[in-house]
Amino acid sequence: TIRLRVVNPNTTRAMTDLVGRSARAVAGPGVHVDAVQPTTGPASIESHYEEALAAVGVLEQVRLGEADGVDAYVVACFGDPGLDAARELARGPVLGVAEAAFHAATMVARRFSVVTTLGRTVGRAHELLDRYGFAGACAAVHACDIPVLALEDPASGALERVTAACRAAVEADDVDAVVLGCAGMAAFTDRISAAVGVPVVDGVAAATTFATALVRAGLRTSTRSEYAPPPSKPVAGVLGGFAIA
Ligand SMILES: NC(=O)NC1=NC(=O)NC1=O
Repeated sequence: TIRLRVVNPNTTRAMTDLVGRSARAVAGPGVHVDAVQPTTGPASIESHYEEALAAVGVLEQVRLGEADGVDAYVVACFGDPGLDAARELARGPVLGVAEAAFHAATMVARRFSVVTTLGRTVGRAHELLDRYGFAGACAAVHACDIPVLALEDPASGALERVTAACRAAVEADDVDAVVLGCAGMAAFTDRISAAVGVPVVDGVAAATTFATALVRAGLRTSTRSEYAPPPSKPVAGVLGGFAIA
């Protein structure tokens, strides 16, 4: 059995449960999914400040996973917080949901657009598109201006508003797929795809699919240079527990 740990980097249990369901929906037999969240950190991540705080929580959960024999990890937040640092700690593959979603979108469509939460997170999405090499395939990143924690609130009309933003993106950008720019939108995926008539990519499902595929292919994070374990060094103060022995 492949042991997959899906890390919700924020501390909202409802979102941890949501990403766990989304991963289990595609994981299939032979894959055990653990959905976890940090013991400390922001309730949601929609700013650079919250992303920096959440990265520590991702590392906390990856350290625990390594002690537990976890085979692969998904960082289930669209900013992919702590992804590179997590790769220095993990034996197996670590995938971010933005990274995986971009790859999946280009496997089913020539070009895609992203629909994300707050406008202030659009720049981060562009950074990740550049980092992963998909800037040329992504026509635009649109914000629907719904706060992350409002996505789960039926009164927010989030499904309708995200659907409308996806439909508008397909028409305005002339793209053939849409990437949902927040793990909190995962439950909307099938309904939006049916309504808009194009593949809609949920990064949690994509990352789960690719992470387990990598494990089956015998591929693990390289330890030669950039992702080698961090050097041993004192760590002062409240983060002292993170010191590498
Ligand atoms: N673009 C986003 O707002 N992403 C996210 N914030 C969270 O707290 N989880 C996400 O997926």
